[in-house]
Amino acid sequence: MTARIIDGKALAEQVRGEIATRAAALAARGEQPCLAVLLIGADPASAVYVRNKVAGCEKAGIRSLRFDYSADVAPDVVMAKLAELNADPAVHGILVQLPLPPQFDEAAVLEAISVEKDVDGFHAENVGRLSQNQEAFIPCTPHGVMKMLESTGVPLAGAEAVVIGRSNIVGKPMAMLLTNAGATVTVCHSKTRDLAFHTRRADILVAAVGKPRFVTGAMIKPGAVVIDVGINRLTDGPDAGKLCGDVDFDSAAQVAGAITPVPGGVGPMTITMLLENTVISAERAARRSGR
Ligand SMILES: NC(=O)C1=CN([C@@H]2O[C@H](COP(=O)(O)OP(=O)(O)OC[C@H]3O[C@@H](n4cnc5c(N)ncnc54)[C@H](OP(=O)(O)O)[C@@H]3O)[C@@H](O)[C@H]2O)C=CC1
Ligand SMILES: Nc1nc(=O)c2c([nH]1)NC[C@@H]1CN(c3ccc(C(=O)N[C@@H](CCC(=O)O)C(=O)O)cc3)C=[N+]21
Ligand SMILES: [Mg+2]
Repeated sequence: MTARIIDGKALAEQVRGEIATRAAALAARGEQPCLAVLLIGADPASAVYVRNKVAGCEKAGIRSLRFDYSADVAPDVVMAKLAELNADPAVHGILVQLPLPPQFDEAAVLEAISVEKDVDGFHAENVGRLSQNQEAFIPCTPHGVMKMLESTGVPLAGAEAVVIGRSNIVGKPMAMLLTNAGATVTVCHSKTRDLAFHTRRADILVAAVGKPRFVTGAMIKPGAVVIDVGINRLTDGPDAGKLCGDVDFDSAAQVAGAITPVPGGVGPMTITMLLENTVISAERAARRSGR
C-alpha cells in the first residue's frame, strides 16, 4: 500500500485565492487588512518563516509591517511597540514570532497583544474561548491541520486521534480542535510510557515532536491519516541541509492511507490560516466601524 499524499501547498494556494478576494473587497471598503510581525533575534529558521509570512501577505493583498529587534532588546521596547500597534486602527493582526530570547516572559508578551488582534490565537482569552468551543482566533498550525483533514474526507466524529506533542502552539490546541470535532483524542509526550501502543491505534495521527523522522511505519495503523507538523533541518548524513518532518516519510507512506509531506505540507497551510485570521480581524473591524 502506498499512501495518498495530502498536498498542503496546493490546498494553501486554493484557500489563499479566496482570502485574496476577501482582502480586495475590504480594501475597496477602505479597510485594507494589515498584519504586523515582530521578529526578535536572528534565528535563521525564524527569519525564513517570517519572510514566508510577509510574502504570503503581499500575494494576498494584505499589508504587512515588519519590526526587527536584536536578541538583546529590552522587553520594555517591545511592550511599547505592542501598545502602539494595539492602538493603531490600521493594524488588524499582531504576531510576535516565537521563541523569544531568555529575558522575555513569553506569557506576558502574548497577553500584551490585544485579544481582537491576536491572529496567532495564543492569548489566554483566545485559548480559553477555544477550549469552550466559542468563537475565537484559532491557532494557525492546528487550524491548518483541520483543513487538511477535512480535505481528505476522513470522518472526525468517533475517530481515534493521537497527537504527539503537548506544546501551547501546536499539540494542545490540536487536541482541543479534534475534541471539538468529535474525535476521541489521546495526547502523547516525552513522559508517555508506551508511545507505539497509542500511535498504532490511531485513525488520525498528528506528529508535533521536533525530532527528525521520529515516527516510523511500524508505529502506524494501516490506512491511518498521518499529519507531519515537524520541521527539522538535517545537519548530517546524506540529506544534510535538507528539511524533514517528524515522520519517517518513506516507511510511513508504506502503511498510512494518507500522509502530508515536508516541506509542502502543514507549513504552507499555517501561513494560509494566519492570512485568513488577519482578514477575519479586518472584516470585524469594518463591521464595527459600519463600513
Ligand atoms: N509546520 C508548521 O507550521 C509548524 C511546525 N512546527 C514544528 O513542529 C514541531 C513541534 O513544535 P512545538 O510543538 O513547538 O515543539 P515543542 O518542542 O514545544 O514540543 C515538542 C513536544 O514533543 C514531545 N516530545 C519530545 N520528545 C518526545 C518523545 N521522545 N516521545 C514523545 N513525545 C516527545 C515533548 O514532550 P514534553 O512536553 O514532555 O517535553 C513536547 O510536548 C517542531 O519540529 C517545530 O519546528 C511548529 C510550529 C508550526
Ligand atoms: N508567533 C508564532 N507564530 C507561528 O505561527 C510560529 C511561531 N511563532 N514560531 C515558529 C513556528 C513555526 N512556523 C512555521 C511557519 C511556516 C513554515 C513554512 O513555511 N514551512 C515551509 C518550508 C519553510 C522552509 O523552507 O524552511 C514548508 O513546510 O513547506 C514552517 C513553520 C510558524 N510558527
Ligand atoms: Mg515550543
